[in-house]
Amino acid sequence: MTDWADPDTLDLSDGETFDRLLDRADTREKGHFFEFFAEGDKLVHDPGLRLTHHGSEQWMGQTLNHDPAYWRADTAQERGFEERPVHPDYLLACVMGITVEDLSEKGGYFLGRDDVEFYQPATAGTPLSVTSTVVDTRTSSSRPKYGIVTWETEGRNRETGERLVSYQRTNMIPRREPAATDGGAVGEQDESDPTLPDTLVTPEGEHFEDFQRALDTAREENAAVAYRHERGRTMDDQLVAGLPLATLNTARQHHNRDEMADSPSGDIVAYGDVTRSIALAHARSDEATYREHRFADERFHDFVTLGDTVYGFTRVLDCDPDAGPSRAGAVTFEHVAFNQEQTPVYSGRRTALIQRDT
Ligand SMILES: CC(C)(COP(=O)(O)OP(=O)(O)OC[C@H]1O[C@@H](n2cnc3c(N)ncnc32)[C@H](O)[C@@H]1OP(=O)(O)O)[C@@H](O)C(=O)NCCC(=O)NCCSC(=O)C[C@H](O)C(=O)O
Repeated sequence: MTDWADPDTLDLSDGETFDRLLDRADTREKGHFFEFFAEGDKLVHDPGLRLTHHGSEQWMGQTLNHDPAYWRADTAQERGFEERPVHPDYLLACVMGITVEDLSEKGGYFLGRDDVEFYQPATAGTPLSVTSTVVDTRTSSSRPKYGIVTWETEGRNRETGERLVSYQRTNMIPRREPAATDGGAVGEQDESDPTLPDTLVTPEGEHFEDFQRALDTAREENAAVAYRHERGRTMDDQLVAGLPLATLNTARQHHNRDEMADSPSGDIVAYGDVTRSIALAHARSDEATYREHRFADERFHDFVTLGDTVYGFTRVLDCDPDAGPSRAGAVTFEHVAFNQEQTPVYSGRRTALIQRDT
């Protein structure tokens, strides 16, 4: 009998032999298909990521997030942080990155996120502990190869148990068995042109009072407070593959061009949290942010691939002078990330505390 454990019985450097062998081998799978998930299931994510200043600074530098409170201890203290925190976009991306192996490594796309709530600033050295619960699963009527899954995820400090952030996230997840239907059940499109405001008002400065004054002006003039940000960021390999991998995000969508060639995007795409963080950075560069508070109704509308440039657009929705400490008021924004063809790729509502002028 042949001893197949003997290294000399098979020459794996011979292309033809190896090719035939590979075709007969089972694949040790990673990630889960749609059918794996059932409402109410709880998943405890294992990867042991510890937040670092290096990771946060790499994230901030690449995404143009330059708020000094996350770069310098003195400014952090002036802004009321006990210790210089890591950036909230990095925290969020790390908490989500850890979940990917269990939830979305199989492919499919990040469609949206809701109810993002930050409970306290996270500092470097914090080890993360992340859990998710399946809140909804359904088949997709328009894409028979995919199902749609929503999870509730919570990130905590593994040492103290303190809750840092939580959110609900929805992804398209490939089905092991594509549905028999041909899909294509697309609802009726409204072809009429939407009404636009007469004018768009731009705040004169970056403080809470500037946003409030702009909103007051707009209310009198059938106008909206809305403006675009000048900066753009072209997606390179560091952004598309490097940053997600640094948060332990193993989604093939960002680093496996071979697998993604035969997918709806046809190529690797940027991690949604990178695209969003760039658009938010553009917006933050035009405001005096005091604290990030919460995000809602985040949606990823279109793919961002290598070579695309991400720009930002902001609409101001509301100002609340009573929410927050005396030195800041709450502003609710709608932010849109768009590409070089002016196609929206991300939109989301953000409530942040903005510093007052005085
Ligand atoms: C993915 C798309 C190409 C799909 O486009 P399209 O076919 O036009 O369909 P819809 O966008 O209308 O949606 C498909 C179905 O999904 C449902 N949907 C859409 N958004 C949501 C949502 N926020 N919550 C719940 N359900 C949602 C629709 O109702 C449709 O359902 P059905 O009619 O039954 O089929 C297109 O959306 C697209 O290109 N999006 C961008 C995706 C993207 O680039 N995301 C970021 C990169 S991927 C990533 O970051 C992965 C991440 O690392 C991770 O692991 O999660």
